[in-house]
Amino acid sequence: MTAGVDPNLDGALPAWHARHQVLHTVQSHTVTFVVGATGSGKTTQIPRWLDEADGEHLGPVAVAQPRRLAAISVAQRVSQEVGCRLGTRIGYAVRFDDCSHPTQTRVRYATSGWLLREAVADPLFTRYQTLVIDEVHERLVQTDVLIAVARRAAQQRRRTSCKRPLRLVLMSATWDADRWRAHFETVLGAVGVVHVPGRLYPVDVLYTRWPQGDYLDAALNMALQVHEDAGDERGDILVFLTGQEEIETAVRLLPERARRRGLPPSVLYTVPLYASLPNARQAEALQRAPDALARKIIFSTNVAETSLTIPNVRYVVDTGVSKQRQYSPRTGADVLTVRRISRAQADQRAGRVGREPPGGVCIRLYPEAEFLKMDAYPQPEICRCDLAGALLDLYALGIEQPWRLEWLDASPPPASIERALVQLHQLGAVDDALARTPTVGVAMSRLPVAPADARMVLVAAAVAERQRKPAVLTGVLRVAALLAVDALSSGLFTVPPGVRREDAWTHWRGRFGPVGDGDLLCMARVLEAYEEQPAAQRQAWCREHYVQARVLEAAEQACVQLEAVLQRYPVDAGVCAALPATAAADAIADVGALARYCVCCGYFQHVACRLTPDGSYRRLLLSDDQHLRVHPSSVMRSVRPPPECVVYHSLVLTRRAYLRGITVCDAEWLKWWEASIPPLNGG
Ligand SMILES: Nc1ncnc2c1ncn2[C@@H]1O[C@H](COP(=O)(O)OP(=O)(O)OP(=O)(O)O)[C@@H](O)[C@H]1O
Repeated sequence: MTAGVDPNLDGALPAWHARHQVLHTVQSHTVTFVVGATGSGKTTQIPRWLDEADGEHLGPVAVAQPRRLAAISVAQRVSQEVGCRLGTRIGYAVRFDDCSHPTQTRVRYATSGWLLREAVADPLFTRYQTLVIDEVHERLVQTDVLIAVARRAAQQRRRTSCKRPLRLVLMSATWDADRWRAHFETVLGAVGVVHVPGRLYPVDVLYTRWPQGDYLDAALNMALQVHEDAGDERGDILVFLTGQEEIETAVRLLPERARRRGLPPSVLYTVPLYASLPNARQAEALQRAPDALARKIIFSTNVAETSLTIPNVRYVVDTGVSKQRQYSPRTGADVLTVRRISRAQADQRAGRVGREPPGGVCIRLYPEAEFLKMDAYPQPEICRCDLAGALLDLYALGIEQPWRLEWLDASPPPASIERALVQLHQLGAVDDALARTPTVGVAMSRLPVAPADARMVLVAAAVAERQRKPAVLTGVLRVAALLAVDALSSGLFTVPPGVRREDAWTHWRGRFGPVGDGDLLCMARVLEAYEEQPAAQRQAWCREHYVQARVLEAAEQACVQLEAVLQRYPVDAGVCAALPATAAADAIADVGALARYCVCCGYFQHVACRLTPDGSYRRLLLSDDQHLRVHPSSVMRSVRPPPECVVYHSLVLTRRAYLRGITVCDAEWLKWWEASIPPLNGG
């Protein structure tokens, strides 16, 4: 046993009994599938066994996780188990946060997105001997892309250097491994399959007798009922909801409802958990309640659905729904809708308990008959999302015509591929034949943001350099950072209870205005003002100005990381030459207008012109005549007259269609784009 290993765990986990089989199978196959119950020890144990194995070298090991919280918390756990400082032998790397050492780290937990970015410089993953891809059943777009890229890399490493083959290990508790066998066996030889038997502690799964009309209401009542029924028995409660707004509502409502039931609020400690929380806030949700006697209730999206062990959680309340993205290649809108989860996801949710003694209870807020009617597995995200970012990653990896890639068992819809290619081509990220990516595309792919944001940052870097105006780049980096942390949908501006909406708007306009340049630059000014505050006063400053500290905290971190990428890969003459937009900016002198111009250079595909004096817009580059309105959350919503021409970040479709994240655009810039957007020859 390695020094520092938790003596209670090593040998006690079900996976331990399969240790020799796992090592033997990985040593004798290029591809191994591991199937084992949730909590059995796959994620925390197998990677380090591989690294510690005698004989043939199976380390260093990279472990791809679908989500950053899981990558960070599992790495923390494993470093404690092996008794090393996090970031040395065991480390993690996620977007905007790399806590690993280039040579010392032997087991690196990373998001799939991070590994794909790393592969741009090292497409054969030569840094690793084994690549473990965890939670493959989730079918997130970056996991599917990573699987395809890793399969190619393993194939090439077999061909070129038999001494150092790349081993692939795919893992999940809930997947039909047999369905994927042939996909790997055609090119990588027989696939080894290991079933890890057993579960750690028992889990009782209970169903409601009837479907619940209002799942939020039902979840709140159930959490309180569980608390009351448990009495003095310890154990926290994890409740699965669908999104940030709903979770913040639940966190607010629960103490009120507890009071109505006669429960003192101090016995309950509620915490939110969702993707756009900064890393430190997500980690707080995993820590014990400050008052040891209080019961913690965590309201979470599906970020807590896989890989995580939240210490002391004994009860799961599963609403049976999650928010899922559905992209429309026709409108370019990415719509989030609440949908039924799959059986695999329901089992993963139940698997968040039974990981510590004495076991746990999962209460499904739906009848068993409904569970049986759910899809077996989630629909792959590549079939329902915007593919521009994924295709750009593949181009940057040197894969020509990446749409021809051999995907697992589901290919992206042709209309989505076509739309993504047009988008990348117009952004200058792929050549006219759609065969490969020029310098500017490679530079874009190095920035861990969406392609349009990467383009706007590159133009800003080039303009700032050419005109000697560094403030242009600083402002645009703030915009990119805010978009990367999802500040638009997370609601940077919030109207606190007791404040009139109109008063809040007047306050924002006065403090962060003038708002005439649009939402994105206004948000960047908020971030700038936040950064100027002394650390100890930031929370109070955010309360005073009705803005969300957690969004700004995350954006500040993201901004630092984006600056670091630009320092590592400065925008060189080759990139500038490929960005004719840089020279076209010579006619603009004002720093604010230049920043606006750079944002528009990223989002010119989203240009919309005013149709009516009261502010309805139509998109220019799409042949639809849908009337669009300015989103109610926009700082521009009461600007009169509304600007003639704007670019928007995203479309929000409810009963009406809204433009969100607006930047005001000058009409001359349009003429230039019309002349410079390249024609498409690639077929
Ligand atoms: N942070 C933690 N605190 C306490 N115990 C932990 C922690 N992380 C892991 N464990 C223990 O280690 C066990 C194995 O966890 P691991 O994540 O390796 O399981 P797994 O098989 O990968 O499950 P899943 O598929 O759900 O991720 C857990 O059941 C739990 O007992």
